[in-house]
Amino acid sequence: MGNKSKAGDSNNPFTNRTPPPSDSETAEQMTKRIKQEEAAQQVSKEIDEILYERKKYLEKKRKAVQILLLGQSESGKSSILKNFHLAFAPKAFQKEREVWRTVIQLNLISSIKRVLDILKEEWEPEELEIPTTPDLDTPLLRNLRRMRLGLSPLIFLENTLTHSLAPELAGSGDVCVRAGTPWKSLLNLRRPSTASSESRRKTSSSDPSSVLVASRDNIVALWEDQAVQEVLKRRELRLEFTSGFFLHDARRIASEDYVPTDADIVRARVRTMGAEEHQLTIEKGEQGLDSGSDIYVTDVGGSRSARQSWIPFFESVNAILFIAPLAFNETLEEDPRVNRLEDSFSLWREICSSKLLMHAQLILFLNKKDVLSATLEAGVTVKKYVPSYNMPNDVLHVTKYFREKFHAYLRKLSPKPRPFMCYETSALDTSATAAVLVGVREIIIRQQLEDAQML
Ligand SMILES: Nc1nc2c(ncn2[C@@H]2O[C@H](COP(=O)(O)OP(=O)(O)OP(=O)(O)O)[C@@H](O)[C@H]2O)c(=O)[nH]1
Ligand SMILES: [Mg+2]
Repeated sequence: MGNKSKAGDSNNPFTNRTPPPSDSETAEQMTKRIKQEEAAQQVSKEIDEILYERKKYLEKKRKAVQILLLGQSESGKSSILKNFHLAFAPKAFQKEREVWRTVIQLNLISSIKRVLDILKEEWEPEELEIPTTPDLDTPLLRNLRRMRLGLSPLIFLENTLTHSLAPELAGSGDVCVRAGTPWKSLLNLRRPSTASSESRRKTSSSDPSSVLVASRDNIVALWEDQAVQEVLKRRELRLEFTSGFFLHDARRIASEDYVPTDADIVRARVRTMGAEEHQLTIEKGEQGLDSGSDIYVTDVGGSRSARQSWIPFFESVNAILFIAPLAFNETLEEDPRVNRLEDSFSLWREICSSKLLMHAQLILFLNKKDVLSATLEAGVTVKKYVPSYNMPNDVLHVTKYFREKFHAYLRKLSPKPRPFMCYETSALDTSATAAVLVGVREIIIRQQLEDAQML
């Protein structure tokens, strides 16, 4: 601090704005001037503090592990993010349990809505909406109307809640949130018992719990109804494989004292729109790691229309976790003509060949290993979807085949040689995923150190 600024110093913007006092200044003018100077100094000090904090934040971030999660929609990016929280900062994550409770309740209601819509299509198609002949008023139809009536308060509540989260996206069937909006506080519906009666009243009107509890028998009856199951089977709709499916657990979730387990939270489905950066501070005692250090994870929306918004994050990223689900027999929700795995390959090719990303570490997660197992066990053959596949139809060979395809693209398309790092994961298996994430963090840190030494 060698150069002390003088009044009128032409390099000092602050003093430039405050002209020196004139000789004829009155006492009143002087008091006013001093007050103005003090106020201006206060503003200047606050700006300095903000700049200092920002510099500190950028410096800390530069040294920290920074990860960008990429992959198609429903590949499991947000689920891997939850695994990061559970592995490195579980105590902070506990505080969000209430939020996930509401998401899970909304997921359950979405599935109920879906079943009711399917039944309406099946038993009450458009042209028969008002039965004109008595024989159309079958026991099935009467049952459906009774169930719909019984569950109508739930559907109303779901509409209200999803609307409050993202009005432009409500009605899409998913719980959608826009990154950067305070969606977590909107869903944190249970307030402490010390809350005012007014806020408790508000809570009960938007909290699905009591309506769910009151509808529990109706929900269970709907899901266990033999005629309902037959319709789903005939239409080959395996709802249990859809995102955010909780109907098997309706009895447990629609209870007064329901608290979500870690597994429930990872299974909960929220569609990400936009991009969201999460700062995690490693907690003491977690995985024997250096507590207090930070991990920054950016989660993005993966649907085709959202991919344009990834590009601004490419410039500063040092590690990308690319999530590809092992879903060889599924198509994209936004374009049912496109096979999911084909879409993952084409995205991976773009990421591998990008010059902007040539210095970033690429780590591939072949996710939804459990879904692959269940699909193969159900007798679905890979060859039907991938004609070039000529190996046994088991998890080991199928995984090896896809892994090698990803590896070959990386080798062929990377602007400069880079290692192939690939892990098979099931984001629902939180302890196995935690072990993978600890290893991934170490790899990134090691690479960062090597890069720093080369500079
Ligand atoms: N069975 C199974 N389900 C998974 C796995 N990983 C994720 N899921 C489920 O798949 C659904 C979609 O996962 P998300 O993490 O929301 O997907 P995303 O990639 O963030 O999707 P967008 O936000 O739309 O881009 C969720 O309901 C998850 O619980 C897995 O390994 N196995
Ligand atoms: Mg997501």
